[in-house]
Amino acid sequence: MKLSIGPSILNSDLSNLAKECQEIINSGADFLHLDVMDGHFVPNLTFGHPVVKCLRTKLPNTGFECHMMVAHPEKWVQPMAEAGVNRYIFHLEATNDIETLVSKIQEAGMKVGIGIKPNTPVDDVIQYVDLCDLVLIMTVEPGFGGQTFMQSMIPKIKYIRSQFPDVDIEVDGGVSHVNIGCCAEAGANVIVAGTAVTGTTNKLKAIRDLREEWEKAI
Ligand SMILES: O=C(CO)[C@H](O)[C@H](O)COP(=O)(O)O
Repeated sequence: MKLSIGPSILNSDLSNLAKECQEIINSGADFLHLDVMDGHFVPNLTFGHPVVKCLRTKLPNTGFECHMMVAHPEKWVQPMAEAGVNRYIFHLEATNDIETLVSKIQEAGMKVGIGIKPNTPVDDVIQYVDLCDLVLIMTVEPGFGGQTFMQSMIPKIKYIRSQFPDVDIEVDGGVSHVNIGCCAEAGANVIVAGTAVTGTTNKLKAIRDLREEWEKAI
């Protein structure tokens, strides 16, 4: 299993986004996790494809993953692909036609991720895992950074890993050097950490600590 760390820039200084992102990448991140919120699917607003497009011009070689916390994920596939997104993660709870959405994302040239909120049973996603490159297990209620990690989500990760040895399993929400070990043991290999990275002055150390704790645990 290969570890990949993608800090979330949700709680970073958004008025200095390109600089913040560059610093995160220079500190050893593997990619950037961009949280897109529409005020409908979640009770918060962030940014959309115009911001992502501007960011792409400043960071031409960085992997961009968009976590679409939006009510109509199908609407933003093409604009996000044109803005330079590499992986498009939608929420299972936001669409009734997952197969069509997955095809649309793939046709637009992006990798596909499917996410589930904490109250969604893991069984709901199992039938779609084979269609996707990545499954995202939310370990906080989506909408805000800086919340407490929900340990009770760990069995979902374990179950998916037991059924799908090769799929990328991402964990997002309250992840830090304290709890990344249990995520690793359960089978998560793609780690999103927001506050744990952007909330510290030493991002290099924060990312190195995450990597060390993950490696210790597997
Ligand atoms: O999707 C998210 C919130 O909906 C964020 O990516 C996530 O919460 C990261 O921030 P933190 O590590 O501070 O929890």
